[in-house]
Amino acid sequence: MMLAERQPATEVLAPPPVALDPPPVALDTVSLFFDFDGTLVDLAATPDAVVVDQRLRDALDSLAERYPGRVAIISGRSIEQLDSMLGDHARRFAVAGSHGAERRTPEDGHVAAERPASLEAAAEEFAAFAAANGLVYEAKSLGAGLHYRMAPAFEPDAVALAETLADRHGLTLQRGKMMVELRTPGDKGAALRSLIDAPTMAGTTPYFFGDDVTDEDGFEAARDLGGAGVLIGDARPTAATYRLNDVAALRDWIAAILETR
Ligand SMILES: O=P(O)(O)OC[C@H]1O[C@H](O[C@H]2O[C@H](CO)[C@@H](O)[C@H](O)[C@H]2O)[C@H](O)[C@@H](O)[C@@H]1O
Repeated sequence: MMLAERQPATEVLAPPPVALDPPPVALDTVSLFFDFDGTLVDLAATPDAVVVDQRLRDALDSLAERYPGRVAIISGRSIEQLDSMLGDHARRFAVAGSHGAERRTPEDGHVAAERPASLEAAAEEFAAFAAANGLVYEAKSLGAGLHYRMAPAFEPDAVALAETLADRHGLTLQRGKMMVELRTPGDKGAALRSLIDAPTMAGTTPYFFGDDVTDEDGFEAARDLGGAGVLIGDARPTAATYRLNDVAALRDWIAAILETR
């Protein structure tokens, strides 16, 4: 369990990072925000192949009990997708899905942006491109994903198609890990700023854990609010202050804070 301090985002990162152990969070005043793919669960070959194991379910339940109202998930997945993978475990937390374009909290229930009509035409083109080239099309509540992890050589064509469709249909283009997405506007920083307004999070210091470029807004928001971002994965330019090597390291970190009295 190592929490590694990072250099400012604009500088080239120089190893080795400074190890901080135990984690520098004041556990009685902290709020924890977790990204999903690549953070709570390891990346898999396709969106549906992700494994939510018992250790994660137990950890989420324990976090919900230990930090009631002070833990949230902020994901690029739709809330519908998170529910299907996490079941009742997702309902124990505030959740922001679709890169912040939808939220579910005990106070406000499910609040979502409208699905733009133009998404249908764009989604059809993504699906046709995926079918023709052996890629994976992912239908989402407020977006459409095109995955090329199984055929990375298609990245330039997939991105070019996404750029054309985003321009034509007025959709937001979101790059991701081996994927490109067309979606409604929203960002994880705004989601964090909204979720932390909940009465249960009042006065807390936010820590945002994430791995992907879409998590950078969350890192910045956490830092601006006096907390910090924690990058999961290899060192890279980032707004995160700390870094953990991988999903396993985060799981260990969570286990450690749950053991702390
Ligand atoms: O914000 P997140 O919770 O991290 O979601 C980001 C995207 O994650 C998923 O795609 C990624 O994970 C897949 C499963 O491991 C992997 O196959 C893919 O290559 C990754 O990009 C998800 O499918 C997307 O909808 C999310 O936007």
